[in-house]
Amino acid sequence: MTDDVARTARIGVTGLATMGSNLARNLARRGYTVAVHNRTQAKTRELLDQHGDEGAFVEAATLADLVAVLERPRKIIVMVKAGAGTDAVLDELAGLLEPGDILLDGGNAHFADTRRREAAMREKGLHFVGTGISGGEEGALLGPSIMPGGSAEAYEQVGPILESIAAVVDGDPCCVRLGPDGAGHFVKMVHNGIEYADMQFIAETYDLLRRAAGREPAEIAEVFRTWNEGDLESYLIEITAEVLAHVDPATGRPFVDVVADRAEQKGTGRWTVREGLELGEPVAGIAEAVFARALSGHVEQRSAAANLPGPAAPPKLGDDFVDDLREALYGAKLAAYAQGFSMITEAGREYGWDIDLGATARIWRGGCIIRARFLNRITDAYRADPGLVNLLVDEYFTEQIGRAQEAWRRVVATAAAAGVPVPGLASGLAYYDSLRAERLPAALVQGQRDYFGAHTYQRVDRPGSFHTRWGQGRDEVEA
Ligand SMILES: NC(=O)C1=CN([C@@H]2O[C@H](COP(=O)(O)OP(=O)(O)OC[C@H]3O[C@@H](n4cnc5c(N)ncnc54)[C@H](OP(=O)(O)O)[C@@H]3O)[C@@H](O)[C@H]2O)C=CC1
Ligand SMILES: O=C(CO)[C@H](O)[C@H](O)COP(=O)(O)O
Repeated sequence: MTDDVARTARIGVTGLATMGSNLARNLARRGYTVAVHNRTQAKTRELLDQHGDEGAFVEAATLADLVAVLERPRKIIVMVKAGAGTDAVLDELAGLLEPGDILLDGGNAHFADTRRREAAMREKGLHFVGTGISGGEEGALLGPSIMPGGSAEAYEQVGPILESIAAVVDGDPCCVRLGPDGAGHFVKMVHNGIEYADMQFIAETYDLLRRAAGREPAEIAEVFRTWNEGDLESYLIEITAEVLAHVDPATGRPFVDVVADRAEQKGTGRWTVREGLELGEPVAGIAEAVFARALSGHVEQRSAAANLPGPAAPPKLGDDFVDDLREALYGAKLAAYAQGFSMITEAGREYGWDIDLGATARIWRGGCIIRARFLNRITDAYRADPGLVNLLVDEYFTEQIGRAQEAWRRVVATAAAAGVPVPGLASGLAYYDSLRAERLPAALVQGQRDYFGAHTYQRVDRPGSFHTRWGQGRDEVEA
C-alpha cells in the first residue's frame, strides 16, 4: 500500500458474500470510498473485476490492511457468517483497532451475542453497533431496511451513512437507531419471525386453493396477483405469485411441483420462538411456522403416516371461498404482527430498551422481506398511541380484524373438514379469540395446579393468594 491510498476509505466492509458485496457496491454507488476485504481474497478480486467501476473501492488483502486504509474513527461493517465466523473476525479486528473506532455487525447475530460483544468492545474503548439488515441480495444493493442497535454516540457517526444507503419510503429512510446493544438484532430477529409466520400463512392459503379448491399453480398465481392490489399488498405476496407462475424448464411442470416439500431454516425463527417462551410472549403464529418447517422435514414419519385416514366427505369449495381466504390470510397476518410487536415491547422492559414501535414499523415499510402496505397503518397506530397495549385494539385494526374474522372462521372450519392442515391460520384465530375472551379456562388450570401441587391461586373477589386443602375437607386458606 502506498501513502496515497493510506486512510482514504470512509468505511470498510469485510465479508463479501451475497450481502457484503452488495452492501459494499451500494456504499460505493452512494459516493463513499469503500475498503473491501474477504477472508478468501479471490472474492474481493471478483467483486472489483465485476463492479470496480461502480465507485471508489480500496482492496484490502488482510484485516490489518483494511484497518490501515480507513479514516479515523474507523468504521467497519462485518458481514460474515453469523456465529463463530463473526467472533473470529471481531476478535482479530479488536486487536487492530483503536479506542473510538466503530464496528458494525450486519449479520443475523443472536441479540444475546450482540449484547456480549458490545460489552466486550466497550471495555476496549470500541463502539459496537449490532445492525440487523434485511432485504436479501437486491435490498443490500438497492436499499435494505437497516435496524441498528448501539450507543447514540456511535450512531451519530455511522447513522448518516446507513440512512443514505437504506431504502426510502415517502421520503423517510428505512433505518433508525432502535436502542442500545442488542436492540437492533432483537428487532431483526422478530422481523424474521414475522417473516416465517407470513410465509407459512401464505403457504397454507396456497395449499387450500390447490388441494381443497382444486386450482392449478398458474391460477393461484393470478389470485395472489389480485390480492397484491389490496390490503395484502406486500413483497411476499408479490414473490409468491412469481414463484407459482414459474414453470420448470427441465420438465415443463409447475416449479412448485418439482421442489422437495421440506422447508429449511437457518434459525432466526426458532430464536424468536425460544425468546418468546423466555419472555412469556404468546408468539404462536411464529411457533406454528417453525414447527411446520420442522414437520415438513420428518420424511420418514410422513411416509409412514401417508395412509392414515382423512375426511370421508371433504367439502367442495366455490369461488366465494377465495374471498374468505383473503380475509383469513389478512386476519392471521394482523395477529402475527400483534404478537411480534408485543414481544418487542416486553423485551424492551426486560432488557431496558425503549424501542419506538412506530419507528420499527416505519423502517419495515421498505427494503425488507416483510415490507407491506399495511405497515403504514401500524406506524400510524403506534404514533397515535405509543403505549398501545396490543396492535389489535387500535381502532383501525379492530375494525379490520373484525371484518375478517367471520370469513377466517369459515376457512379454519373448512380446512379441518377438508383435512388440509392450517396450523398458522388456526393458531392466529385462537390467539384472537383468546385475547378477546371475557374469561379464559386458565382459571381451571389454576385449580388443577392447586389440587395436585398446592401451587395456590388468586381470587376474582379479593386480593391475596389462596390454597384449597383438597384432601382435607376442601377448606380454603390464605397462602
Ligand atoms: N443472504 C441473505 O439473504 C441474508 C443474510 N443475512 C446475514 O448476513 C450475513 C452474511 O450473509 P451472506 O452474505 O449470505 O453470507 P454467508 O452467511 O454465507 O457467509 C459467508 C461469508 O462469511 C465469511 N466467513 C465465514 N466464516 C468466516 C470466518 N471464520 N472468518 C472470516 N470470514 C468468514 C465468508 O468468507 P469466505 O468467502 O472466505 O468463505 C463469506 O464472506 C450472515 O450473518 C447472514 O445471516 C442477513 C440478511 C439476509
Ligand atoms: O434474514 C433474512 C431476511 O431478512 C434471511 O433471508 C433469512 O435468514 C432467511 O431465513 P431462513 O433461511 O431461516 O428461512
